[in-house]
Amino acid sequence: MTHDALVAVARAVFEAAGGTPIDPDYVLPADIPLELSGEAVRARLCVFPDHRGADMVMRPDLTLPVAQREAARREAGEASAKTYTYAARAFRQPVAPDDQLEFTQVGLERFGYEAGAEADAELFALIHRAVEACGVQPSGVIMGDLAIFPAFIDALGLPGVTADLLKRAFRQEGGVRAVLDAAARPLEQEVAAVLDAADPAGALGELLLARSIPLAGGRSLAEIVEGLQARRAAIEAGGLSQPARAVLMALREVDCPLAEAAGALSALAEAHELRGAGAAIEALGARADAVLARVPAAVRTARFRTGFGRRFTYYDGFVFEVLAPGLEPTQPVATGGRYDGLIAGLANRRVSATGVGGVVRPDRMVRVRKGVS
Ligand SMILES: N[C@@H](Cc1c[nH]c[nH+]1)C(=O)O
Repeated sequence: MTHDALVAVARAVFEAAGGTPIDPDYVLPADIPLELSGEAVRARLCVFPDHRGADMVMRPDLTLPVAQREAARREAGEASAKTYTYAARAFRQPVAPDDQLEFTQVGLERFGYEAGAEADAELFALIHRAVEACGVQPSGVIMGDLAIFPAFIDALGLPGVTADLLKRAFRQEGGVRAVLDAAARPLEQEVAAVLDAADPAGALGELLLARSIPLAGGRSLAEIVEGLQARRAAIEAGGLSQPARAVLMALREVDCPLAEAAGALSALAEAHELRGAGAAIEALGARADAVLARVPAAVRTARFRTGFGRRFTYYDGFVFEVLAPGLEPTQPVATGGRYDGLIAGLANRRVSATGVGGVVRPDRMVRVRKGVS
């Protein structure tokens, strides 16, 4: 099958699920995509100045512009639940030489339906069905749940600044490790002096220049200063106790078959007497059961990783990626997840609605079908 034939097959699966076709704006003001992309995607955004000098971005995915349309619809007084489907172009700098900068995502977004295990499993099953309908047998499925780490942090009863620092760090690759390392030693004197300067961002810029350290990861000086300030506050609040460190290290390492995830996390919580994480673990267990009931093949392919899921920071619950034979782990053929806070965030809290969705990548599936690596 050609690329366009796969697009049509996937699209038919989603349209049969009751989605309204949509093709939102291609070009967006850069601020919101920059804020909502994890570091990995942020570095791959296609940003350019428009005729007035304002930073614009080619849409890096469809979730964001579709959610913006939905937020506007709700602000105009419409409150009904709604499903959208699309077969539309998105733009990102390629992760691998065989990927294209411009590619088609065929996907589905659902707003305003009851959130829970069944809704997550139903969405995942649809995406999985679309992959199979395209003639691709997934070689692996990685699942995460962005509610688990914060639930453990809350259960640990850490000081507020430390808890916030860790939750933010979790959103960055290697962030928790860095906080754990950093919390054990005081801030360097020069760094402390930067934070005490009248213009900390300016002082940081000078320090980096003096030490020939380039700005990496797409974070601004102001954001780095904010992180350092939070780190200092956390150190002043007493750092991290040895038992708390042990829990977080063990939590980061949970990587097991989906069916075993809730059991592994419960055992960890019990070993450290953390009762507060129970509700989040139960929700994960219920979702795992619902997913495995709807997609029996996932018993063999699906794994759960606590640390998984930082491509976009709009996700706040279930997240997944579907992998296929011959492609790199950085090249999933399908991705998706839950983002219940996105509509409220885009609408400045004037309206809110649950959200969940996913996409398939026909360009990559064509290569899998050809057996090309
Ligand atoms: N927009 C996400 C996939 C997704 C759709 N809906 C929710 N998640 C991506 O490009 O990876």
